[in-house]
Amino acid sequence: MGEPRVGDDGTPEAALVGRSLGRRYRRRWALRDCDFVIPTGAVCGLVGPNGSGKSTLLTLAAGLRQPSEGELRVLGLRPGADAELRERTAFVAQDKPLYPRLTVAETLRLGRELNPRWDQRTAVGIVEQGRLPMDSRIGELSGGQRTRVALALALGKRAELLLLDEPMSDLDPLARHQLMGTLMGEAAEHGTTVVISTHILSELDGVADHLLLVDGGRVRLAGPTEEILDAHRLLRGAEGLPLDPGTIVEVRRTGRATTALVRTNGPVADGWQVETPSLDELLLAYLRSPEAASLNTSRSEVAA
Ligand SMILES: Nc1ncnc2c1ncn2[C@@H]1O[C@H](COP(=O)(O)OP(=O)(O)OP(=O)(O)O)[C@@H](O)[C@H]1O
Repeated sequence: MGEPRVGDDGTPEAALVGRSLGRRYRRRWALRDCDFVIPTGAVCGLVGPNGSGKSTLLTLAAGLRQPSEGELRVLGLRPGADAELRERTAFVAQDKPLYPRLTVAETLRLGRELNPRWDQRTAVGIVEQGRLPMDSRIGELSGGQRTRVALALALGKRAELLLLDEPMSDLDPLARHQLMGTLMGEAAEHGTTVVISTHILSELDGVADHLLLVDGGRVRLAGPTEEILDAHRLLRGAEGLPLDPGTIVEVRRTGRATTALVRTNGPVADGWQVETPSLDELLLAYLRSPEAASLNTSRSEVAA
């Protein structure tokens, strides 16, 4: 991760700030009462079940939709209202809209013409890594190949903030691994803030230094990954061992063994084998337990 920029008072500058943010489609709320802060330079994993509001949040941040209530600030500005933000952010939508009749080369040329900070070497490198012929038309590419071109455009733009909506979902495992590496390398080199939604939780391991878990349009987990992991323990033990009910996120019983995810970093009853959960274990436990209390450490992290 790049070093977060700091304000005059030494606190990290925020890339995204949501305050009581809500968005409704007709009468149904897709997001409601969302408070979160994502600092500049963070790589934030945006996770949640289907229909939980991830794409809605990203399209709000990209300025393609407006909040129905509350406020969203992106790099200190209001998306949609401030034209300058369009240059400073890049959005890769889930359906990766590109012009089907243009060739790959023409698509990159358009990127160069539209973006003053265009980085041709990075964009071409991403396309060549996938062995895409420059003269292929976009409409004749496979879904995964189009994704590669969309990511080449986004990274070529040299934006300060990348908003990526399930960018890796149709890539083969090698392409996913390569492109994630390229993405993280570029982000680290330039201090880019990345907000990346995914259903592949393992994709975030060792990559996402911040987390935003939304469920039913509400924020359930938000804050630095290390801090969130460190606030939990995974307990394994025999059935019947005591648990403080106030700390339980999830309890699972398999045969005579019990596994529990608890929100504590203090002492637990004797007999439990105590571990810090992996990111996968933590996120899955929260996704399986919609009634577990939310944890938001992001609000106090930066001066918003
Ligand atoms: N254009 C729209 N019109 C009406 N309702 C919408 C629209 N877009 C999204 N919704 C609703 O808003 C809610 C959140 O949808 P959203 O696409 O943000 O979820 P998501 O977390 O990105 O889901 P997925 O993981 O399936 O991509 C859903 O209930 C969805 O039906």
